[in-house]
Amino acid sequence: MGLFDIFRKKKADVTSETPETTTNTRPDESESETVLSETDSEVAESPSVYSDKTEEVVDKISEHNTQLTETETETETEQQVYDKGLEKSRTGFAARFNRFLANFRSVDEDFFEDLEETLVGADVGFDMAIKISDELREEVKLENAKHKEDVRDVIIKKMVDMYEADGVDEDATMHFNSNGTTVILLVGVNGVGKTTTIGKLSTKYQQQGKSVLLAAADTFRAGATKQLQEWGQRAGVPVVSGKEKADPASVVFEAVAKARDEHVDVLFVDTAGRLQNNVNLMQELEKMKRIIQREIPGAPHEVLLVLDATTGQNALQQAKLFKDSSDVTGIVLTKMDGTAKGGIVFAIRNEMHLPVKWVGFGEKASDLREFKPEEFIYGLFKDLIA
Ligand SMILES: Nc1nc2c(ncn2[C@@H]2O[C@H](COP(=O)(O)OP(=O)(O)OP(=O)(O)O)[C@@H](O)[C@H]2O)c(=O)[nH]1
Repeated sequence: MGLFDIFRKKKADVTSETPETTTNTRPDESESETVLSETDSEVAESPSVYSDKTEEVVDKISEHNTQLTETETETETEQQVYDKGLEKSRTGFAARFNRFLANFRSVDEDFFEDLEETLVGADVGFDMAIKISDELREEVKLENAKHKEDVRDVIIKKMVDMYEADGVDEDATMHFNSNGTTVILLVGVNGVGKTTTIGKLSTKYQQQGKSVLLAAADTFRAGATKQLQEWGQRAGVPVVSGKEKADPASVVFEAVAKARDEHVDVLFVDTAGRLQNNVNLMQELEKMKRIIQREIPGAPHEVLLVLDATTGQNALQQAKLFKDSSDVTGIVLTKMDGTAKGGIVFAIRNEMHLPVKWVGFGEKASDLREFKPEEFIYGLFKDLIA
């Protein structure tokens, strides 16, 4: 059974459940649906203000639903966590898509142009949008589609199928050193969430009984070390740091030596997101890697590139920059809770061929989740699956 069929079954199962047995059913879910359909008609009438309005209303709905869910105390399933974290994206995607369908008359050139625009607007990426629309041109079912629902089903199925096919070779597992300290390097431009992600991951591994050490190798930004120390304190994890503007390589050297001597299980290295220029940034990362490799052969075991989902296509440019110059092993996609355009995962998979390993749904330690493609894509599309 393909992913799309699994989703249909999942949707049918959820729909057939009674409100009493569905733990995540909200009392006034119907209210938010009404808001969405009102938005769609507004949006359809005034295309020029479409994106502003969509973002505005999506914000309103998310805020409303967050207030409702904040009081929920029961243990959530992984799907419910994804559903909540992707609320803004899902609503935004559905609004864009419904507007596109509202204009549907026939499957002609305008149709494909509108579709491409809708997909690019949802951060799916230009290449992926063209690829989807090209494949759909060959789709007989679409040619024969008479109703909006049929069109919708064919497109969503195609996207799910393509996402599934693009990721067959992906290895999204975390790699650990079976014989000593595992070194995990976090890279990415400033403000994307590297320090926060280290805080979240160290809390997680610490809770699993692993010993953890942090290296504050971002000596460039004043305050970065302090922020890491705060996370270290919260998680009960020691931090190796240097003076402001100290050579980051010396901090790394000290941390690696300490980790090795004290048989620490996992060492996280926080790196600077900005230097005088990108060349310096990449050279510094290289230098750190050389030191780590020299002290612990085979390390770093992971180089995680952190990308801020709210920056859309900019995030893709960053991914290209880092992929070309450092051996990135996986992606952490942060701030998914803050974007109304969740399509970025399609672009990353299709253009970058790098596995997303973690996804951030908020600022708390528990808001970092292992990336689960099924839960993610279902969370994104479930309102559009019949
Ligand atoms: N909503 C939300 N906010 C996040 C998430 N991850 C990080 N943030 C916030 O993003 C902001 C920047 O995060 P940092 O961890 O300081 O980013 P950084 O990459 O270490 O930044 P530099 O040290 O400047 O390179 C902070 O306010 C975080 O709380 C997330 O998944 N969701």
